[in-house]
Amino acid sequence: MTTAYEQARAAFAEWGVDTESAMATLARIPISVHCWQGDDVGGFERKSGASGGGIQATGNHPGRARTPDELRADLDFAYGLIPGRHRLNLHAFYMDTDETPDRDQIELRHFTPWLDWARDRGIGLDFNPTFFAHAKADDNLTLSHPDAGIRDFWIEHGQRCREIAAGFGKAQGSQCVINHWVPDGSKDIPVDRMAARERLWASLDRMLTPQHDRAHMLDAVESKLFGIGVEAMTVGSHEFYLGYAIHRRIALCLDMGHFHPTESVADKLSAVALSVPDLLLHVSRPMRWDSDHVILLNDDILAMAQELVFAGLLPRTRIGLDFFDATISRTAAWVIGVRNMQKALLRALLLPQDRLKAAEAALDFTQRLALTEELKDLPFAAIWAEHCARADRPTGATLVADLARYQASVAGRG
Ligand SMILES: C[C@H](O)[C@H](O)[C@@H](O)C(=O)CO
Ligand SMILES: [Mn+2]
Repeated sequence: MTTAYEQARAAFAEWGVDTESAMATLARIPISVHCWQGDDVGGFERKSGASGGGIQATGNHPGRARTPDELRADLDFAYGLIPGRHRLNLHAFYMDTDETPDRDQIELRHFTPWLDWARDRGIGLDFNPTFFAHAKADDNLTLSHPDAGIRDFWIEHGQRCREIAAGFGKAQGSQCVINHWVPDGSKDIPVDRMAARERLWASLDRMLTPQHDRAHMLDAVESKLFGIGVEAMTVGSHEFYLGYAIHRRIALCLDMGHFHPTESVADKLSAVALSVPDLLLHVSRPMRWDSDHVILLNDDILAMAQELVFAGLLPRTRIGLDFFDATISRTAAWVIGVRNMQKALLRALLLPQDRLKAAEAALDFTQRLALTEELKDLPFAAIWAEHCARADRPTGATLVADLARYQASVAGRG
């Protein structure tokens, strides 16, 4: 009897596509899973300020992780339903320590339990300074604050985080990406944008001055259009950070929720990749604004994956996720989101790239259109199911039941 996979494999082979090669490539693509979906971006510091930095998790679904141990248990469950080996993207305010260091005092040892946990599982850690949820960020200004003392505080935080990231990278033997996102901006129309941007530029320069081995640590900078409370102007806009990343030869982070809703972030990849050496993605789903919904297997994600594959950008793009929905099971959110990113990548890897590009190069747009539409009928689901089965990961009703069972087990957390 021919299995569904064998039939599907033959169907793709007719188009010259090797499904084994596509699955092997997918298995080597790590996704950096964002820790903050697990607890609604709360962190585990003993103290915090009022500033949410313009981001907001809404909802009160039961089961939020309240401690680092609970968060790690939830992550263990989620990774157990996702094929492949992935990474964890940790924010500084998820430190795990009995001490109460302020942000300008944190050290690698405050993250020892995370390092141990990650090492035991072969999970690579990525990192982020936390420039929000702190009294010194309550003006929605940090590295660009007019007060030099506040700028110094955040520069020190950033430098310490870079040391921690380099420590992670050294310990785990793989480059730790450290992404710098600051919420700085203005609620109403500013009159001196230049001064704010000069201060941010100078602070970043100081923060990034200490050199770390690039094999251990890679800096990235993340732009944004606007946030709650900073509607009129974000200091670190796209143009600002594109220029800065080129200037410093560091990675540019593109968050799918940080642009005008009609802009295609997929389209930006090849444009910016000609100028910056490395890219970081925050794959997200904005709904009218930077709402950070769980990603769907929709056209935006498919386009993003196709650009990564067709433009040959996978080797120099780190794929991270950035969403946080507190109205649904947080573990299900992770599992559904990561698997959707993987499904999108698999679909892109299963396309007859050469044939599509040849039609375009020949200006045969009829052929290109006929191909793209016929290819949509190929049995992608059978290849995904095979990929999951080989990794001993469930699909369909079994997956849905597993997600529900775990959610029921954590619902009483209070
Ligand atoms: C928690 C993250 O650092 C944050 O979501 C940031 O990446 C962002 O996208 C802010 O809008
Ligand atoms: Mn982001």
